[in-house]
Amino acid sequence: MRNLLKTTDLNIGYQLRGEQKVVHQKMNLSLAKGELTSLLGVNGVGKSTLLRTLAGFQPKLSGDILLDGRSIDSFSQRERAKLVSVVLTDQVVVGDLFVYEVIALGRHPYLGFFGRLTSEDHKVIEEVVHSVGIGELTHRRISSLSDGERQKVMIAKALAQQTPIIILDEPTAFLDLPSRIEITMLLRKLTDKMDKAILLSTHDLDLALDLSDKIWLMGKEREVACGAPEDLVLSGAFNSYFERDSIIFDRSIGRFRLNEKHEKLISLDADAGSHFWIEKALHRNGIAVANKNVKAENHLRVVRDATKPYKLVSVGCKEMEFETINELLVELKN
Ligand SMILES: Nc1ncnc2c1ncn2[C@@H]1O[C@H](COP(=O)(O)OP(=O)(O)OP(=O)(O)O)[C@@H](O)[C@H]1O
Repeated sequence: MRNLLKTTDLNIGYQLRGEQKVVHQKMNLSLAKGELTSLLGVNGVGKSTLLRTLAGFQPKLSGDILLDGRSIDSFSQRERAKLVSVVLTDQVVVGDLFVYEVIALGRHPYLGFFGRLTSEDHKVIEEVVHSVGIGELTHRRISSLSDGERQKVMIAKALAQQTPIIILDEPTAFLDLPSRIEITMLLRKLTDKMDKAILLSTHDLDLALDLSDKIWLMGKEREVACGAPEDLVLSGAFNSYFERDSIIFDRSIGRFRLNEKHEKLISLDADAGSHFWIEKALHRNGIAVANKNVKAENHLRVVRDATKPYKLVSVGCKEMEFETINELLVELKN
């Protein structure tokens, strides 16, 4: 797999009144062609700082960044803009432009002295508009769009820049769940179909675990953990990078949950569709579900088919029928 971006001993941060504020150091990272990489980490750990530095929007403190094998320092701004496009959360488009004009800004690195769009530029814009699916928006003013629509336009602008690397800072922030899924699926499609190297920062753990080829886990004062999502989950990296006393990463379900003290342990036997939700409800009510190989004193068997309500068989005790999980909880509490 070809690396389009590689860092060696990269230190990032800020110069404040002549003093260096190091946000993160000694980072050795790489981005491969045709891969979607998600950058995760707690607030303030340095995700935006890293993305801005990789994009050349702010200077690195030391180390190197290679873009397609060449040091970032050796590129002119225009050359760099043909390799890396960036979508930032706080990106402000000057003036209330039409959507088409905003996307056309992506062609800037290719325009001649007079900055006129050629028929080739218009063709690229049309193709991008089609692939992002925003044909009906092109004649709208950017200010009239919803957050999700505007985010698609900014992605289209980055695509019009025709760069092999695209960097996005929290592209799904402020979006509702369907738009978050839609935008992430779009980025997934662009990675696969256009063979781009896409790097995005996000707090959307579920989507990152589902759709990324690689994850970079950033923690304070420690090496960035990199790998396929599943490898990071199984290696316990999520626990050590995010965990607090009150929250733990549950590997069996691939998400964080409250670290509650459970008063009871129960073994649960239920159909695949119900098991997850019954377990969740039990957890919330102080009842832990035992692993399959652990023998718990109480056993709960839940039988369900399309026509009948749930049937609860509590071993050694009683059998009853109930229609909702809520009824089951009431019964268990009694
Ligand atoms: N312009 C700046 N000058 C000095 N320090 C800054 C500047 N911008 C950010 N920082 C600091 O750098 C650190 C990293 O900030 P950054 O915005 O990169 O974190 P982040 O991981 O993107 O956070 P979040 O998830 O909250 O967006 C923080 O301590 C922040 O206060």
